[in-house]
Amino acid sequence: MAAEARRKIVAGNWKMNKTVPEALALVRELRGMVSMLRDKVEIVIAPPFVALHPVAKAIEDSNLKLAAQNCHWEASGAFTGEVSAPMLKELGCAYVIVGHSERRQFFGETDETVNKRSQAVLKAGMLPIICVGETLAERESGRTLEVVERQVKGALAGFGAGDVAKFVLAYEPVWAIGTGRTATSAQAQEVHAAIRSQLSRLYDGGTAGQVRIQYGGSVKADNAAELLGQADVDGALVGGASLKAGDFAAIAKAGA
Ligand SMILES: O=C(CO)COP(=O)(O)O
Repeated sequence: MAAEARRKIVAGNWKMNKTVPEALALVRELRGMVSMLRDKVEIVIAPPFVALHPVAKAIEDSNLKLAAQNCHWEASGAFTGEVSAPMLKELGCAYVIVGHSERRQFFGETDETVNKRSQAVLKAGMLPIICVGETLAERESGRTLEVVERQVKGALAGFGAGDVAKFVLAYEPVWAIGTGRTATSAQAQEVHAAIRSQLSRLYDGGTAGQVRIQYGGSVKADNAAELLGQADVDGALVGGASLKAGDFAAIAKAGA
């Protein structure tokens, strides 16, 4: 599938921000701002767990889709404090973010658990947004592609081409997250092209051309168009700028 056939996907990862009333205020504002983009770009928001249910109600009949920020790999059981994929599906989530670098850094996420969570997400009838990305030390030692390819391979182990084609990958260089230091469009394109080339070696047919690869890391209204204009950049995973309706709507428009 040619690049122009991949529909861009812009997602807001709210991380640990917004109480329920704040979340509702944000989506009520956002809904109207992006309604005209309905057929042009896929728009996803990922509020914290506690806000998912009220937000799901508040975005009914809109062109906003819902994502969770993580899930456990088991469907139910004695896992205090965890949330399962079937629970998220039942609330109306279409996607689950898996393997975010903050979870890898602070919560012991590994390539293996990213893979297990992704399997649970797919089994529950949702799709994973799988995050990969190198640290500054890894980039500076010339290991960016090696690290990212290892993470992609680990996350996708055991999945068939038909499933992978529907997945979303997010390249998020750790040094660009929350730092205001975004990757240049050339740096992003280089890694995105390398991931797509890896996918074409791993899977037959058109799979590599169908997988959407988002860029994440200090995406703002004023750099989104340049990043999203790259041949292999199929969307954005937005942190800080997704917490303001106007900023996030402007980034979504850049993807349209
Ligand atoms: O981690 C991110 C999205 O998942 C990016 O965060 P920032 O946009 O705040 O850099």
